[in-house]
Amino acid sequence: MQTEQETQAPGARWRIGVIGGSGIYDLSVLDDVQEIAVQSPFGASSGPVTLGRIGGQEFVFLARHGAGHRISPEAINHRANIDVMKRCGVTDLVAISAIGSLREELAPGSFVAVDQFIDRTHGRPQSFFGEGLVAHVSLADPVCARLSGLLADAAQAAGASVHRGGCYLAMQGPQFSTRAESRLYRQWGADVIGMTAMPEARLAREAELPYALIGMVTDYDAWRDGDHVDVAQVLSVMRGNAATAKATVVALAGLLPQLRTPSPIDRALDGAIMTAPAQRDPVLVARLGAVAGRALKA
Ligand SMILES: CSC[C@H]1O[C@H](OP(=O)(O)O)[C@H](O)[C@@H]1O
Ligand SMILES: Nc1ncnc2[nH]cnc12
Repeated sequence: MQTEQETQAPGARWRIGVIGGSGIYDLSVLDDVQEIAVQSPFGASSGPVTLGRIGGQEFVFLARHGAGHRISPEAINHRANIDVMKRCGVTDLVAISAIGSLREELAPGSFVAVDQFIDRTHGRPQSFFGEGLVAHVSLADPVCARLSGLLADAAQAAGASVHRGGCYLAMQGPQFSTRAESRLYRQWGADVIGMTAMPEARLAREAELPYALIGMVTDYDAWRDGDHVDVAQVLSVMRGNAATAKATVVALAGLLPQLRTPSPIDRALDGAIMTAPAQRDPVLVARLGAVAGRALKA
């Protein structure tokens, strides 16, 4: 598999990036695997990436919390992770996460194809851009509907009970929510809760990567009388779900159309960069080579 900043031509092949969350530290369903460390100007990513195939379909896997789950949610270097995916020539990004449920009908064991976010995280670098190169992308629809639909179909084919659509409340962590917070988030219209999808989803959009998140419900968070979540509960549900999550990736490989038609998200930076070419910081422009090279050259 070729890597490092290939440009995606219309009608070209898919190369699916998979970011695995709690309980998903490898993608044992991949063939012809090769583990490589990819350097990023944004610092250390969560770890090496695994390149591999399922049939003729190429995948690039990264464990979000690192091998052995050593990186806490607030310390994940999402910028490096997304930058590395771009450097590996990823065209579309699938995120897999453990989530808490804020709705009775989203029972532990079920999967949710998330389509919206409320971001309560803080102190995490939220953008690739900044002083010397300012950009404002649209995040109105933060998830790629095409990829999310395929992912939901794949999860269903893998035997999961799938809810299509749901609003993910990204909390800071690493502690779980208080009961008051959990009840407040329900009033805000959030359906599920986790600690990692933000700023991951924001950065994927800035990097012009169509993004979809499949969440595996592990618990009812803390809004139900007497209930509260703990790690033992999350892990016990995840042990049951990890095989289904991996089977979802296998099913996705079989569901992807042979040729990838362009997505509007491939050009999310068109018209978004505000800074006049003469005023751009050359150091930042160079750092953004993989993430925004297409738009900066245009
Ligand atoms: C182990 S429970 C809390 C932990 O699980 C989720 O992580 P991920 O989204 O990477 O699966 C949640 O966001 C917390 O980081
Ligand atoms: N209830 C919860 N809150 C935050 N992150 C989670 N991950 C799994 N369950 C969670």
